[in-house]
Amino acid sequence: MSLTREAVLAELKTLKDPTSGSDIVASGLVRALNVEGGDVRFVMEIDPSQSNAMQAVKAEAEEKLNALAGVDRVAIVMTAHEVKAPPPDLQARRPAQQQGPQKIPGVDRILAIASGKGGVGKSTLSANLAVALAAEGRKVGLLDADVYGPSQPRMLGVSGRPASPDGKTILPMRNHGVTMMSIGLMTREEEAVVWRGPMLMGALQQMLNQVQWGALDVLIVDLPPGTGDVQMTLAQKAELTGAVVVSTPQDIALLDARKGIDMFNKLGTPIVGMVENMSTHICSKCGHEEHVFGHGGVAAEAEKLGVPLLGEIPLDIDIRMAADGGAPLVASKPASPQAQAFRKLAKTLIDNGHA
Ligand SMILES: Nc1ncnc2c1ncn2[C@@H]1O[C@H](COP(=O)(O)OP(=O)(O)OP(=O)(O)O)[C@@H](O)[C@H]1O
Repeated sequence: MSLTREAVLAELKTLKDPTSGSDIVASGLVRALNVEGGDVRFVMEIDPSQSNAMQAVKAEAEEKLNALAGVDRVAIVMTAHEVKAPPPDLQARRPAQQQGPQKIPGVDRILAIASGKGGVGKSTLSANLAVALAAEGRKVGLLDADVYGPSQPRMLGVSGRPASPDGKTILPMRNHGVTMMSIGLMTREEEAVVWRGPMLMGALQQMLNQVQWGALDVLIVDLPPGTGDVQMTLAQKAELTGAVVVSTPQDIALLDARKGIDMFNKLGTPIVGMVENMSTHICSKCGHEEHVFGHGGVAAEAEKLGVPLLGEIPLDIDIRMAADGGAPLVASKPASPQAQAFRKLAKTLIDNGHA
């Protein structure tokens, strides 16, 4: 059985942080966890005054992980940080006073990745697209605004709580060449996030404005599915370059995609185009091509709606496994034809000036 990120996290959760008394995952001591094959790597960010106690935690973590089935190598890097103020409490803040769409300083473009229906692969596409744009030399940020099911920490292999040295701004995380921030990093992993409208809007605004994104060519925003508060808030508060709408070729997904496009039209957000995900399936054993959800439905819909079809991504087991393993396929198998489908999409967006 291959080693999973969950198995590593479960093992790390058995270790106690001597400073906070909670386990080392919950306390945010474990950062940038990366599990690739049998290799386990992570950073322990410690307060320098605790270094003796933390050496013992590190040694215990190495011993436990090395005893775990499937582990070949363990690399734990300890970095010291200054004692810092706790991250701002996103849930307690009130939204800022009403303002029109704003630019984020240093961020040239903001692309929203949207879908009408859940589970069509919007987060998988966002992660792979971000890595593909970075591979083209673009400075890329990824904001996971999927408040109901944030999945970018898992997909990009990032964990731990983001630091806030001054208690006002939040330092984003970085992996696979992508600067990222997720609402999932501000809440405990197993915690169900129940947001009320005003809190949610306040949190989204903080993620846009208080995260130190730095200079970016493009910020990708992974939205929750549907046409709710987050979409509205984003379109009203941030000056969006446009929205990319992801759909499978299934009729029901297309129907919902149409509602999504309609909402963006009403909000005045340009539609950059549509992407067909799970477009066609090529059997990994026999090479037979099947259209599990039909094929070409999104192309026909895009034509009907007068928006460009930006790309077609196949349904492929490697895409799913790579996303679950914390290294999107574009990073883990860059030469594969599936990764090339994402690279092609990235090039199209760059060529048309949207990324
Ligand atoms: N092209 C693909 N080939 C194979 N599996 C895929 C593909 N795209 C997405 N998946 C898988 O489908 C599932 C749903 O994908 P994902 O979480 O990206 O969808 P989503 O639209 O962001 O969902 P949500 O509604 O939770 O926001 C995941 O398990 C993902 O790995």
